[in-house]
Amino acid sequence: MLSSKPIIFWFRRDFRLAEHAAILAASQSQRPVIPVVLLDEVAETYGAASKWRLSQAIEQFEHRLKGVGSRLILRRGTAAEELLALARETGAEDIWWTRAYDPDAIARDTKVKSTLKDAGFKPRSWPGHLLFEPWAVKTKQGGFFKVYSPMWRAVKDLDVAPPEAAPQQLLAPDSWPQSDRLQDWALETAMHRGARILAPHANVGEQAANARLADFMSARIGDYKDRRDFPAQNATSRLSENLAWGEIGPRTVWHAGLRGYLEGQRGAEHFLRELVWREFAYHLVYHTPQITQENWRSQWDDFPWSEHEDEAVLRWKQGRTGVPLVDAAMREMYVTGHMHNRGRMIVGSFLTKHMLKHWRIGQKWFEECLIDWDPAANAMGWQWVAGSGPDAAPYFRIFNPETQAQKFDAEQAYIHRFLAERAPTPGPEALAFFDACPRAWGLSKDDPYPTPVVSIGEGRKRALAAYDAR
Ligand SMILES: Cc1cc2nc3c(=O)[nH]c(=O)nc-3n(C[C@H](O)[C@H](O)[C@H](O)COP(=O)(O)OP(=O)(O)OC[C@H]3O[C@@H](n4cnc5c(N)ncnc54)[C@H](O)[C@@H]3O)c2cc1C
Repeated sequence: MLSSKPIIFWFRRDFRLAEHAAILAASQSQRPVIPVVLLDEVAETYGAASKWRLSQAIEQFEHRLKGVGSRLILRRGTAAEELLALARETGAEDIWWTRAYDPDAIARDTKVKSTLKDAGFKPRSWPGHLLFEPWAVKTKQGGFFKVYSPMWRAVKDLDVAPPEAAPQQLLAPDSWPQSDRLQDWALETAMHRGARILAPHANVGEQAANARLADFMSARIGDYKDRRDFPAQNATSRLSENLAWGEIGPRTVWHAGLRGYLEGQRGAEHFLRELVWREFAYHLVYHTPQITQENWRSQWDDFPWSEHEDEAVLRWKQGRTGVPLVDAAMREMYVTGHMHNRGRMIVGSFLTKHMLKHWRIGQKWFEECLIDWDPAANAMGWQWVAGSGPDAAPYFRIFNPETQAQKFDAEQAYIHRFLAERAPTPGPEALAFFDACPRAWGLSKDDPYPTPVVSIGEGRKRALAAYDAR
């Protein structure tokens, strides 16, 4: 006889109902489904922006679930213990979730799986966060890809299953278990004053994510390749935020890009390539989890990167290095929770090369401030910039932030938008930085703009000397 016991579905970074094979299967099983989110040992370590963004994702998802006759149960504690308690309380046998691939999440999930199995329950993890499972794409020698281009060639013509429709209904259990209240988790508190400033820049929930994709496909995909490097332009999809929280699935985005490609949209292939960079990052983090902590290439272990968080690092975090493009990008992150990809490369290069600071400082600060923080893309991005990662930019290729500004922000539109001290008439976003940043920094728009923490020429020379002396 088919079971009528409820299925517990543990949502983590998959806050959607469409393109969700597991939740569709749960719905089709005709059994009650208990959706749950945990503030567990991994979520507790998230940076301030991620915690705030998680609260937004949960709030929207609660509405989404209501629309299909369901609810969201919130519990706080160690994942294995909470799920075990919930399973016992509700009489559920099956506990399902969508797989994660970074080392912290894997360690947690492994513990959850063994605890539940040992207690006689049936835990099951499902695919859903990626286009291709990390073990499904292999080099000719049977290993994983350590270089991006061959990976792109290996996957670009593979079939990607079309996204599943969302279930129309999730059967409710006879009685709902007790749930925490989201506001009691106070996930926004770590953001201090920043949350209010950042909120209008976030695009939260499944519906908003799909609208964002539709807008990108109708207005920007054609010119994507030509315009994507110019930070003042609204030329990229901004879907990283939604992909990071699973408010849209990667197959939905892939198929939209593919349709664009088949319709002859010029930028579509490049967009698909970027989605494969995301896959590349995840495959790397899965196969070489040390990428999140250590130099991916151990020959960098003796490089004289300083991990000392001195005044210069503080100025980098504050967007007060005295180098306008670097500072504009750092402030963009503070005000919007996002930073343009070119900005990420430039501030990363400046920190690890001109300032000779360890990439881990930057990685950690991005983790604190980005609403699209993603454990795989962030680790790979930092190691790429620093030169210590797989398929990385060579260390000796040092971004010159002045020539980058001439090339990619010739009219200084981006600098003026975010850097009040350099704007003829500072706009709302430039001014918002002074409200968003911690009071303890004591910054005011009337402060004089500082001289550079290191001169572009000196910093470059010092970085190259350190590289030559390795
Ligand atoms: C130092 C550094 C740190 C980064 N940290 C993160 C991070 O925490 N989270 C994150 O999602 N991305 C990160 N990236 C990658 C990239 O900057 C962002 O994905 C991109 O800026 C997101 O904007 P978008 O959605 O408009 O991208 P689009 O240009 O529209 O690209 C579409 C999608 O492709 C993926 N993508 C694009 N570029 C990359 C890339 N270089 N690596 C991996 N995936 C990519 C993203 O999912 C993105 O949403 C980092 C890059 C660097 C250099």
